[in-house]
Amino acid sequence: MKIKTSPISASPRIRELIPLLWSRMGPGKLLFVLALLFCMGDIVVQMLIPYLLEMYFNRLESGDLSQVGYLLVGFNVVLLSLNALGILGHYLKQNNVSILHRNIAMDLVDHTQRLPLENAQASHSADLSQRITWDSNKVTQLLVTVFNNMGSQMILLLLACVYMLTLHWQVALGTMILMPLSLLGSHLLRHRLHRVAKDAADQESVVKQCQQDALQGMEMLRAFDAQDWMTERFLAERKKLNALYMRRMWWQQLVHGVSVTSALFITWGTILIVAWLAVEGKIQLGALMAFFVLIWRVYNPLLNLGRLWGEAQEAKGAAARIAGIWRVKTEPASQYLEPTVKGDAAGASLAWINLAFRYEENAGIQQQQEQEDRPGSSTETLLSGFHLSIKPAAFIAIVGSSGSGKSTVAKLGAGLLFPLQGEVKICGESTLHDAERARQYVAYVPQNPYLFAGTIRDNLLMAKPDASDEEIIQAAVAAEAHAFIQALPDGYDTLLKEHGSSLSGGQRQRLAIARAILADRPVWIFDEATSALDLDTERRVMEAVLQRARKRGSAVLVIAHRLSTVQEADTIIAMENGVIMEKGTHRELLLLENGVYRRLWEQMERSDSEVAHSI
Ligand SMILES: Nc1ncnc2c1ncn2[C@@H]1O[C@H](COP(=O)(O)OP(=O)(O)OP(=O)(O)O)[C@@H](O)[C@H]1O
Repeated sequence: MKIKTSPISASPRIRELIPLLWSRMGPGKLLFVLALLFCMGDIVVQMLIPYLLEMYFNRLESGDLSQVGYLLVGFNVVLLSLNALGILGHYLKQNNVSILHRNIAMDLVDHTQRLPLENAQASHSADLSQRITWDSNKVTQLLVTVFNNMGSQMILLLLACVYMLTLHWQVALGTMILMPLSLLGSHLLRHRLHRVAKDAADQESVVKQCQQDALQGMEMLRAFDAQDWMTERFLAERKKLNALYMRRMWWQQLVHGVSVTSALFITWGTILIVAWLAVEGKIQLGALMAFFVLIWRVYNPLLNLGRLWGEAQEAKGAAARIAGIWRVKTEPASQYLEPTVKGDAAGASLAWINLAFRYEENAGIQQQQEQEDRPGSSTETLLSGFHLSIKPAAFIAIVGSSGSGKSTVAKLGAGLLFPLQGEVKICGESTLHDAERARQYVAYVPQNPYLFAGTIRDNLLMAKPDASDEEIIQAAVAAEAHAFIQALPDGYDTLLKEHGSSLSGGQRQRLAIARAILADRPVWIFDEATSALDLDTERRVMEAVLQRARKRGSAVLVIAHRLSTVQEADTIIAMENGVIMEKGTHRELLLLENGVYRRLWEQMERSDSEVAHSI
């Protein structure tokens, strides 16, 4: 069994992040290094300036200005060449950073798609999207911050220090010792800044969730006249975010202020000492001028390094949020299995073998992250010792009151959830062994199927990308969808609005059934898949599905509240509180006194007759 594990610790440090980013850059590493070198041309310019000044003023002092003109021309030529290289460097750097960001985002999207459904669905999609786009970008920029920005500032600092040492080593040494000390205070404050920055990033996610709910829940909000309720919720979260922004800004200013004040104090002190040395005749005029420039070449990089270190800390916060995704283990997968047989040892197409299952209380990414060091809490066990198998070509139905666990059984059978104990075998393939492979044998249709952005054809082809037009039409005809699709202005090429909102609930369900028919898998699971269809259409769709299934030997599992849907099933299972209470045909179950099925049937008949009387 191969489970993709996390490549990152919960609170990654910068020294852990750099190799991780580097390994994901792809083949452009050499170009990136070259780009950084090109971008560092600015350092040469910055160091040439004090050199030229020193030379100019020394010659001025000695009255010899020959060759100064050549020097200035030479300087400008170097400047122009380095600028050109700099432009090329920035282009190459940006290109590589974009590739790196794309790779990381792709890795995260891929990982998210392979997370156990329980974890992925328990997290808000806005939070996941914030982590995948915004946080991954911040982390990607870390490579530029460290190698380009911090790297160039360090080199500049180092060169300036060496230059100053050649001019007057005692003053240079004093400056070199005092300057870093001046940053100590601000460094101590940075931890607070880091914490506030992380809180702000988490709150940004909450605000995004609110925004997304306001947009996606628009219909419900209007139906309940609850726009004001939503606006107030949004406002409350936004106020919290603003407060965090203000706190972050305050800490940033404080950290910056402390650094600037102490560094300036030392800078001006050094300038005074050097000026005094010049007055005393202990250093030349050129050296004084060079010192004046060089001291800023120490001051600025040191301040910049402080600021950049702060940015790197913020990137660490973003990395922790990304780590939240990466650290949740993906579904079991293995590429090295023997070709599978179609059926388990007992010849079943689908089998739940003595399994136990319960939902985790805090399955979301955020909660998982917060609970990492604490034992997770779980809800009550929903299924225990659950055992059921479906033979090829059999039609099995599950009925039961709401919350009895029918959909959970269906999702376990479709390989979307994983048992705590026992196992689920789809055509002999255990979902615990290789979920992706096991799922290839299942066509699953939920009550509210998801339709993707694109045309109706795209949505059908998703199930079988190489299907011919004829196959598509056959599947749509069987699902009673062909007629309404043809009536649309662009037929199968009609573009669907978001989530297929331009279609009725029944039309969406028929499209999803057509998709399942097109996939033509050995196991079909319909979870309330026809609940929005009228009785006649439902009967015709189910007849077509069963006819195909019998011809192909496919097993069919149907979950339905409307008992007329399942009356013809070979076996009906009645469930209550996660337990199989009864098993048999429609006739057999109706004979059971006080039986679950009989009770449900009588309820249905009662409500039907009440409706008939009221008309
Ligand atoms: N993702 C989840 N996280 C936690 N608990 C869940 C989750 N999904 C379902 N449950 C709980 O599991 C129990 C069984 O739910 P399930 O959806 O399987 O029932 P059902 O019989 O299909 O109900 P219905 O007929 O209303 O669809 C319920 O108590 C439900 O609250």
